[in-house]
Formats: sequence, structure tokens, C-alpha cells
Amino acid sequence: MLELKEITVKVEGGKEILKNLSLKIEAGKFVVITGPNGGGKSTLAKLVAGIIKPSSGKIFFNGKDITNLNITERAKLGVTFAFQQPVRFKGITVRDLISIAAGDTNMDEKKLCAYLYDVGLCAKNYIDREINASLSGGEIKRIEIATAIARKTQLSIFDEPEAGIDIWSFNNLTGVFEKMRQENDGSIIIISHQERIFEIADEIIVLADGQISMQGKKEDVLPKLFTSEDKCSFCTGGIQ
Ligand SMILES: Nc1ncnc2c1ncn2[C@@H]1O[C@H](COP(=O)(O)OP(=O)(O)OP(=O)(O)O)[C@@H](O)[C@H]1O
Repeated sequence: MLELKEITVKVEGGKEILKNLSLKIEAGKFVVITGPNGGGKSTLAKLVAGIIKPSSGKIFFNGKDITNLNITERAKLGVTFAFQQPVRFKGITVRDLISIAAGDTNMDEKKLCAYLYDVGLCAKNYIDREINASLSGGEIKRIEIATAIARKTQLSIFDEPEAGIDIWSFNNLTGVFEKMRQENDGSIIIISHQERIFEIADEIIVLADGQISMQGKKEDVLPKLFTSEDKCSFCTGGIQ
């Protein structure tokens, strides 16, 4: 369903953030992308969503070349992206946002509440709140996750959904993703550093220094994940 072919992303000064990266994600898969900080995970997610363009290489979605399509055009084809730092929309309420995402502007309250309940929010307190700066980072993040779930698109990408979510709610969040996978036959890509998320994946991809250093079924990758030594080759040691 998603294929990246020989993708390179260069930034000013010529630094390569993604280096000739090729990757295939099959339909219906739950894939977790992890790896050291600065490895290129968010860059990869933004590239798939259409927020940034590759310096070279091609991106295919269901066989169609989407390399030059922007974020809106890709969204129309069924690519949803949930930001690490979600955006706030002045004047739009939580009710508006979720019902627009689900394509059902007359969505009944029960259904709306169920989406909020799943992400650990009490609907009564949030349904008519405006998506503005009065919402905390964790609250807005949960609303964004609820919105992505309501969209039920073919490909949903979440960039560190755990960021800003308290540890108590985090356990429920893994349940939300499991439910999403059961109810939606689309693919899910989650960028995460959390072992609990790795455990519910079909496939794990480790991205380090702009390249895939490991990729495979959860059963094969997990045992190697915490034994591999990804150390900085520049530094020779820590503080003496
Ligand atoms: N516009 C830019 N100019 C220069 N360097 C950049 C630019 N964008 C990203 N980088 C660098 O590219 C590398 C990859 O960034 P990216 O945000 O994709 O990493 P990440 O794997 O998501 O990291 P984290 O786990 O910390 O979120 C980092 O070293 C980052 O500093």
C-alpha cells in the first residue's frame, strides 16, 4: 500500500537526514517506527504525510505516485497524520472537529462521546470546548488522536502519541490503538519509543542516522532491540 523508493532528504548545508531509504508497508499492518533521537523518524512521517518533499526518490500509495502531492491531496487519498505537537483551531469546537473528521456533521452525541471516552476524556467537559490555547498539551493530543480514529482512513500516521500523555492514561492509549486496528482495516504507522506500543505492533522498523537499521516482525526485532549498540561514533566516552 505504501512504498518509499530510494528516498533522500537533504537540508541546508547538504546534510542528509534520510539516506537512500526504501520501505514497503503492506495494507492492514500496524507498524511501529522507533530508533534513537534524531534518527529521522519525524522527517519520515512528514514525508509520507506530504509536509516535506524528498530531495530525491519516490513515494507510492496504492500504486499511485504521490511524491508531488501536497498534504491535502494525500489526505483526500486516505493519508491521515497526527502531529507530535498538534495544531489548535480557533473557533472550532471538539464536537465540530470530530464530526467533520468522521464525515458526519450530524453525528449523534453518543457516538461523539464514545470517541472522547476512548481517549480518556469525559465528553461532558470537552464536547463544546473550543480547540484553542485553553486546552492543555495532553488534552489537545488526545483530541487529535480521537479525530484521527474518527477519520478511519487507509493510512494513519501518529508521531509519538505518548508525548504529553500522563502515564495513567498511556495504558489506555495502547488499548485505543488496538481497538483502532480491530475496527479499521487500514494501516497504522506509529512513531514511538514505548515498549507497550512495540508489543501491539505487527512490524517494527528501527531508524537510525537516516537509514533503516532493523525491520521485521515484532517477534524478530524486539529481542534485538535492547541489545544493539547504537553509539555515537564521534564521541569516545562520557564525562570523566
Ligand atoms: N530543517 C532542518 N535543518 C537541519 N537539520 C534538520 C532539519 N530538520 C531536521 N533536522 C535534523 O535531522 C535529524 C532528524 O530529525 P527528526 O526530527 O526526523 O528525528 P527523530 O528521529 O524524529 O528524532 P526524535 O526521536 O528526537 O523526535 C535531526 O538531527 C534533526 O536535528
